[in-house]
Amino acid sequence: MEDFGKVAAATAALRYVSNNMVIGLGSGSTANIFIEKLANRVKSEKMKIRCVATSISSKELGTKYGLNVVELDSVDTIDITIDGADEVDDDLNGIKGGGAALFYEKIVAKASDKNIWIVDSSKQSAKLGSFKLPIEVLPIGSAHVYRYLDTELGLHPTYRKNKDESLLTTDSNNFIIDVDISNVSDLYDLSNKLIKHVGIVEHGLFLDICDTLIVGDAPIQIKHRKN
Ligand SMILES: O=C[C@H](O)[C@H](O)[C@H](O)COP(=O)(O)O
Repeated sequence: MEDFGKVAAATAALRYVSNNMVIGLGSGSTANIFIEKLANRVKSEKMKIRCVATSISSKELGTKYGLNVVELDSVDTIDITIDGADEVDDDLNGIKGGGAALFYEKIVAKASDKNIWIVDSSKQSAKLGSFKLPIEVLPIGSAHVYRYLDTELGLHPTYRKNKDESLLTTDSNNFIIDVDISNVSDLYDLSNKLIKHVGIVEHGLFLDICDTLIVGDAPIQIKHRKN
C-alpha cells in the first residue's frame, strides 16, 4: 500500500493519547490519517479529549470526524501534538510547511508539553536541505524580504504559487517564500537571522521542538530527542 509508512506511524502515535488530554492536531496528509484514527478511538472508547488545530483544514477535518476542536486560547496547555514533517534529521530537527501550515503549527508546537512527529522513511535525512525551507512573510514589503533572502543570504528564493500562478496565501493571509538551505551549515544562526528580519512572520525550521519521532515503515522506529 502506497501510504503504509504514514498509516503505520499514525497508528503508532495513538498509544500516546489518553483520556482527558488536550491534543494538538497537525496538518498534512500524515496528520490527517492520525486525525481520523484518533476520532475513531475517541468514539469507540468514549474518551473525553479536547483538540486544538494547526490549520483551518485540520480544524475542519477534526470537526467533521466528531472531535471536540476548541480554540487554542481556551486551553492552558496542550498535552501532546501529533504532526507530520517534510524532512527530519537524526537530531529530530526538521523542516515543516510543505502545506503552508508552519506558522500555526509552530505556535501550537511551542504551547505543547510534548511534540510527536509521524513520518514515513522518505522524510529522513542526514542533513536538512533537500526540502526547500518555507518562510511565511507579510504580503506588504515581501519583495524587500525576497531581495534580502536572495542577495544577502544567497538562498535562491521563490514565491510559492497556486496552480493558476497566483501567489499562494496561508491561513493568516500571508505569502510563502521557499528557499534553498542545502548549503547552509549553521541552521541555528539562519533561524535567528530569519526570525529577526522584519516582514518575516515565521519559518519552517523546527529546531529542538520534536520530542519523539515515529518512522512508520517496517520495522517501525521510535526515536527520542537526546537532550
Ligand atoms: O504545512 C504542512 C505541514 O508542515 C505538514 O505537516 C508537512 O508538510 C508534512 O505533510 P505530509 O504529511 O503531507 O507529508
